[in-house]
Amino acid sequence: MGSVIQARGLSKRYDTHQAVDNVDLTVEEGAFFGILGPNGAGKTTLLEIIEGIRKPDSGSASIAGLDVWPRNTNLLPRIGVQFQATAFFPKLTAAEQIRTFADLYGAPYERCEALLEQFGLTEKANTGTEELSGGQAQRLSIACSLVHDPQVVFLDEPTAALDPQARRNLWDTLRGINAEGRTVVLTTHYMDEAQTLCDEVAIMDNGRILTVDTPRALIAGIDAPHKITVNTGGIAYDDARRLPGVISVEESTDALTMVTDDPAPVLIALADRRALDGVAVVGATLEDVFLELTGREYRA
Ligand SMILES: Nc1ncnc2c1ncn2[C@@H]1O[C@H](COP(=O)(O)OP(=O)(O)OP(=O)(O)O)[C@@H](O)[C@H]1O
Repeated sequence: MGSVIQARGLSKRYDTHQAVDNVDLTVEEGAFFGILGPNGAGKTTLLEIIEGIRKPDSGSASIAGLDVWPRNTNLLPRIGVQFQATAFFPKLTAAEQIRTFADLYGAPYERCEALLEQFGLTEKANTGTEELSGGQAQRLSIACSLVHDPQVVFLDEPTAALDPQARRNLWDTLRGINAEGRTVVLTTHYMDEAQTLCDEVAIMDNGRILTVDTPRALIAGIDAPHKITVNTGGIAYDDARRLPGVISVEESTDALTMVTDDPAPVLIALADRRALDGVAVVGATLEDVFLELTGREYRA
């Protein structure tokens, strides 16, 4: 497999604001690729340029070897672009909505029924889109973007504004789209989402891509301590403080957290004391990576 998206030197300025600043990007075929950054980082602008919807001031991008600008209609059958829920055609039911997309792309209606089924929307087929929940509306908008069986799917913050349960349900749906062999490019400002879903993550801030790698490699590349948490009662604060390799200890009403660069000896010492009840070991996260790269705490 080779790369399916290539972008070189992409830049876009709005008046005085440099929204996208000299971005290079390569996405491998079949990847689940995330563009992660805080609000205003330039993710949407970058995505729109790569989709061929927005003209860059400079630089170029191609999908499957075809230049995206000037607008290339040969690309349309190959790419799926998620329409925001608010961009539904007014007054249509879920089934009418997706059939309208099928008509635009010349896709068969059987495909619509199959997608409604796949996305758990069969029961909502005759419901007006204004009456769908946030999660159902997002699933429908993603189903619409898949109606012509595209090879590459672009999703712009698909889980924004969803409650935690609906977000997690949508994650399963998104994994399924990628498991079918499609390349997925997703923007998000949720660190946990990028870390959980994506094979590769580009961290974006102030129009620039700061780094691109697998979440695991990004996290392994920084020097952040582990936190080991156990239920209180198994070990006293002062004892925990003296365990080998423990840097500091935090105590709450029902848990004790030990901070260490080397979890193994601490875990062994806790096991010796039969003090492993409720144990959880948390390493660095992408938030720590962002902090290391920018010097600021991550605020979506
Ligand atoms: N059409 C426009 N005209 C002027 N400025 C714009 C325009 N679109 C975006 N911007 C500005 O460019 C910057 C990048 O916006 P963009 O929407 O690409 O970022 P984003 O990372 O997708 O953020 P969000 O998550 O909030 O959508 C922001 O400061 C935004 O205010």
